[in-house]
Amino acid sequence: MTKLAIMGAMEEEIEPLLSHFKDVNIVEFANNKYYEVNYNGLDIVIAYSKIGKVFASLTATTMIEKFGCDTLLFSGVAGAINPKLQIGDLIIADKLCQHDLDITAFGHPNGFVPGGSVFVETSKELRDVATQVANENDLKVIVGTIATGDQFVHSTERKNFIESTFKADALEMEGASVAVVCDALDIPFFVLRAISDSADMDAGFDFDEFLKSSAVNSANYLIKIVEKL
Ligand SMILES: CCCCCCN(CO)Cc1c[nH]c2c(N)ncnc12
Repeated sequence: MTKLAIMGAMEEEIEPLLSHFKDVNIVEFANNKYYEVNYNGLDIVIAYSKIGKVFASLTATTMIEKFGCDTLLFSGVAGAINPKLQIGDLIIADKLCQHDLDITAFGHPNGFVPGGSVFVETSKELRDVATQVANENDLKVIVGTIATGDQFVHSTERKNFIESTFKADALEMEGASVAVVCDALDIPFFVLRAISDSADMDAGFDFDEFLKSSAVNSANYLIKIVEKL
């Protein structure tokens, strides 16, 4: 029986999801709250990790190892790199990388450490469900590469580095760490983001203005995907 983990980084990314469920049981653990619900016979654990790769790794590992989740879906917002991505647009990750992981001093490529890989792929099965839902609901969704790093990117210089180095379509601060955890624990996972800004000098203002509406875009799509699982 599937037990689903639904994760975000910020309360604003999870709140639109939680509002769909009643009878929520709250479990406090490791300085965080885990919300347990049952939806259409599906056991689901929902949490927001707090921002960044470390918090996201802790939450993803906890949802799998402590709560026994066997599938993990991530919903949130991201900065756009691909110019086709406008604010509010949806991107599903087919693979993710860590743009701030750097031991190039030893001749390794950006995003690589021994025993790891530059890119980690998401579940094709979950992506197929998502694209079917997008088609049924006439949703425009891009499938692409998401780059993750422990920094809010707000400069075209850093954005251009990430684009040229990883050919990434969008960027954020948690997805690739969830990918490494799920890959290591052999858990199918899926990362969905809605664009809140363009990771340029206006990113801070755009993020503040569009976080809530973009988080709702992502959450509404994710709920439709959950209903297909
Ligand atoms: C209080 C400020 C919290 C910022 C958290 C942003 N999330 C991180 O996952 C997504 C995101 C949206 N736009 C971004 C950008 N330009 N750079 C990095 N990450 C992002």
